[in-house]
Amino acid sequence: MVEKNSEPSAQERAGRPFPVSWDQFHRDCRALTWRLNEVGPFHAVIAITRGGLVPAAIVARELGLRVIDTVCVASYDHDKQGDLKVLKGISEQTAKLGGGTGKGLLIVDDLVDTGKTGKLVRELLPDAHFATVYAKPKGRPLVDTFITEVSQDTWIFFPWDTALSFQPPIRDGAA
Ligand SMILES: O=P(O)(O)OC[C@H]1O[C@H](OP(=O)(O)OP(=O)(O)O)[C@H](O)[C@@H]1O
Ligand code: HPA
Ligand SMILES: [Mg+2]
Repeated sequence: MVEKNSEPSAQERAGRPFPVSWDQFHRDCRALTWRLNEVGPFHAVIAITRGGLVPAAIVARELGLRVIDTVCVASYDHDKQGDLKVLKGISEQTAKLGGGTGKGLLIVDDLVDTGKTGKLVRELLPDAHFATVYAKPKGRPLVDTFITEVSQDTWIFFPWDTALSFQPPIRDGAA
């Protein structure tokens, strides 16, 4: 018999769902860019994959930046966080733009939760500006600019991870 792993996932521990639509996400990214526009100029945008790719595209479009690089990090397997692995760092060319420490570079991710991913990337590029769309309290001190804070027990459902589905009427016992 296959035993079920009884440890709750990060999502189960979080409990409180916070679904975000494409429209809402786009508006939040634009709001983030208004703030970043006061901080820049930046030489390049660095997306923390994969969640940072969508906000990085929107922010880069709004700021008129065309140099976009990635730091590829793997940590959560769906909703369980394992060891962090940097699968790919930034290119030599982008590193040069940031003078080796990331000065003038803009790192973008969708959110900070425990802050583990943000901490790792900050160690790679200590002088870069780190922006996320959403922040939970544990990760918040690592972020320079963000738009919306949600409680630590909230799980954010991003539009690329979800689909529209039928909901039973509240009268019939919907949550
Ligand atoms: O602050 P932390 O606790 O480290 O969590 C935040 C990170 O977790 C998610 O990425 P994930 O590792 O799930 O990969 P993905 O972006 O490829 O979905 C999210 O996109 C952040 O990068
Ligand atoms: O709240 C979250 N939502 C989606 N992915 C995540 N990865 C860490 N925390 C979250
Ligand atoms: Mg991510």
